[in-house]
Amino acid sequence: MHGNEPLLSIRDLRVTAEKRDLTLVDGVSLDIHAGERMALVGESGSGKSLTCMSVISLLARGLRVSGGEIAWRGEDISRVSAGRMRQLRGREISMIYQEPLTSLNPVLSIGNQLGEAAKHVSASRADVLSMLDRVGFDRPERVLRQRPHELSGGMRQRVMIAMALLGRPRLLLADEPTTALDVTVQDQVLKLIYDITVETGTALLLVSHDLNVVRRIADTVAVLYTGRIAESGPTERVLSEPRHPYTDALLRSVPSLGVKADRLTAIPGRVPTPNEWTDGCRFASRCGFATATCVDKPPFAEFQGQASACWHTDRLIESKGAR
Ligand SMILES: Nc1ncnc2c1ncn2[C@@H]1O[C@H](COP(=O)(O)OP(=O)(O)OP(=O)(O)O)[C@@H](O)[C@H]1O
Repeated sequence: MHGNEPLLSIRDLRVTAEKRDLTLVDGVSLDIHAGERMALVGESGSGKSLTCMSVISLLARGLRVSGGEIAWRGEDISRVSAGRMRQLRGREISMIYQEPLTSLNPVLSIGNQLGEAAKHVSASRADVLSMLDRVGFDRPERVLRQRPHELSGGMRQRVMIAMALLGRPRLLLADEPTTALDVTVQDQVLKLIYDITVETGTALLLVSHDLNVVRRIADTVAVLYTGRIAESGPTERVLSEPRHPYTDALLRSVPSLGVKADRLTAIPGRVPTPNEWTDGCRFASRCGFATATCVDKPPFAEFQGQASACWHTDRLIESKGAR
């Protein structure tokens, strides 16, 4: 479906909080090809945001990429200079965030801010207007004069999408882009992100905890747990035939993915915090399939493009047959 050479190739990414020498992302590997839409899912704290932030060199102070490689079209950008990253940002890789208000300056007009962004990527005023039209503004000229607080949350996120795509980047990173929006608006903004990335052939790395959204939008999915990938592969396969008990448990904890509301099961226990992480399987304490073997780190096993790190995939599949 996609070309062979990935746009983005992350290998064994490690992110560490320096002061406490705490590993927060612990060996994440993934590839995104041109035009591919990939979702990162997993419970809070699994390292989804940090993985995204690493790609665009926006880790918070005190955090650093302490291992692995992030190759962008063959160039290692994991420790790239600020100057080089500025060249890439907007033109090659763009990002939209949960809360557009934090990325927009409240005292400047939208026109002012889009103008700055346009300058950075050498886009014209006509490009800005046509992009605003594309993201759903009936009167683009008018929105240019407005300030962020005069717009609704959904409209602000549309502005951010326009800004992110002005430079026609090859990859859009979207970290829970609709979390801060009203439920009714969430769907519209997600549909816009989907349509516009399909139209322009922009690859997407979408952080989400909503499996229903992932199923609608993403070609491929990587399920993160405690800083590691538990399972990854084509969305349809991973979500219909999970090969990791964590994915299976996640699926059984959300409504309307073939599970009736009265059969939902919360995942028992809680996610271990980074200072509790062991080298072995970190899901073992919550997993119905765990045995003594799970104290050893489970290797990745691949099956028809689906990779999972579990010692007991066979038993999981057997149990599903019996269910
Ligand atoms: N600046 C920081 N300093 C120390 N620890 C941090 C920092 N930022 C994040 N962490 C920790 O790193 C881990 C991964 O965080 P991350 O934000 O990537 O998770 P996430 O999967 O995106 O979760 P969420 O869905 O809550 O956004 C968490 O345990 C978090 O507490």
